[in-house]
Amino acid sequence: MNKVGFIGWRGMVGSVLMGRMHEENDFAHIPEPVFFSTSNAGGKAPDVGREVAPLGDAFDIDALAELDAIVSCQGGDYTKKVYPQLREKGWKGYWIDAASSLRMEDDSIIVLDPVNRDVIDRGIDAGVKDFIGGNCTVSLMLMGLGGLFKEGLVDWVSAMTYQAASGSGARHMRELISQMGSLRDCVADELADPSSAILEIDRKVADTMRSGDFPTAEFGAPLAGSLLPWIDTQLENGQSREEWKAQAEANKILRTDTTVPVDGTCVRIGSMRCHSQAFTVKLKKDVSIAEVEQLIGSSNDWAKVVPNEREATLEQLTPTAVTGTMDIPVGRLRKLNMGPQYLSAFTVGDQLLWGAAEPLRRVLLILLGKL
Ligand SMILES: NC(=O)C1=CN([C@@H]2O[C@H](COP(=O)(O)OP(=O)(O)OC[C@H]3O[C@@H](n4cnc5c(N)ncnc54)[C@H](OP(=O)(O)O)[C@@H]3O)[C@@H](O)[C@H]2O)C=CC1
Ligand SMILES: N[C@@H](CC(=O)OP(=O)(O)O)C(=O)O
Repeated sequence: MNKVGFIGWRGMVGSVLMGRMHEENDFAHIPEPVFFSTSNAGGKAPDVGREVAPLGDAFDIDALAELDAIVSCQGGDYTKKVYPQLREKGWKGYWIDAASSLRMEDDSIIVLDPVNRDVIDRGIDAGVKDFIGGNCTVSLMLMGLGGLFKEGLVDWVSAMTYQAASGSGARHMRELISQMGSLRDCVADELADPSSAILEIDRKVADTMRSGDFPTAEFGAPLAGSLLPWIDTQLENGQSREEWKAQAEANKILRTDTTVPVDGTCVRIGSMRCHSQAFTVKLKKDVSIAEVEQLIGSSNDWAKVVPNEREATLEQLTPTAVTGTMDIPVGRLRKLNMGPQYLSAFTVGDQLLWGAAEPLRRVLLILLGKL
């Protein structure tokens, strides 16, 4: 593979991807990286440590068709517009994408190599050309619980999510902080006075959240000091699309013969870029917690078992501890009152790293023969 094109490299997911590729010196393996823009063709390409061409036009199908592989973090609308034109033109290169548009297509593979390297390798041998990153909550669930799935121990999973603002994009992250600032500002005087009445502070905060001035243009509702129990669009069966993805994508990633049911409620909370999830796992048999811990901790290099103890949990199993790191801590492991086959677990993961950028850079390395 010689020419690899990058589209969407300056967006939020794309910037995290570029950061990881720099950290791991990935560009050393790419003979000719080529950068594109939907808004600034002819502009300066990012620094990759050597001379590269100015930015190409991301809608120039002829230029894209000269590439051996394309990595897109530009979004679903771009994929829907450009990908069909390229394939219709007879382009046979690899398409690597963060967007969901092609995920459930029969001839695409959802990539998460620590969990489905066998599926990826078989796909490459069979001539698959489309390698798509999974939904962040699904990828983070499988990075954490992959060891249990691999052993065929999972009868079903209910995942209750606590998803970060970043999953909606950069403007939402900014709005969350603005909302937090507004709440603090509306009671600044009362906070400075230790004798002020807490119920008065609470009333002012609630009034501010409900007022027309509160910044909600992006989320459509207050998130700071609150939560939003609906993510993505509404489906006819009562699920949100985010909830629908859990079973559909997890089973496709794992290539299960029989569908493992996965369902739950997806909730947006006021964390910045880490998604958390609380799982109820119905195991196929009674497996000891020690064995569960061993299976989870040894399933990949990033899943880390956190002892089910208060101090360790508050120190290691929070978005604050995990943000910006590759770690996938899994804790709160215990059997539920429902019986010895019912396991409780909690995990946290950076949704821009393992949830978005990392599986893409790794499949590119796999295709380059470097991983
Ligand atoms: N956010 C997430 O958590 C996840 C996102 N994804 C997928 O990745 C896609 C991209 O998401 P995300 O990275 O959040 O999108 P961004 O909005 O951050 O970036 C998308 C594009 O917007 C353009 N852009 C316009 N203004 C700016 C600016 N001020 N700074 C940076 N870029 C700007 C850039 O294109 P140009 O340079 O051509 O102008 C950029 O590539 C999503 O649509 C989704 O399909 C997948 C998994 C998770
Ligand atoms: N929907 C996810 C982020 C995302 O981009 O998901 P997907 O890649 O499946 O569209 C969230 O809001 O947290």
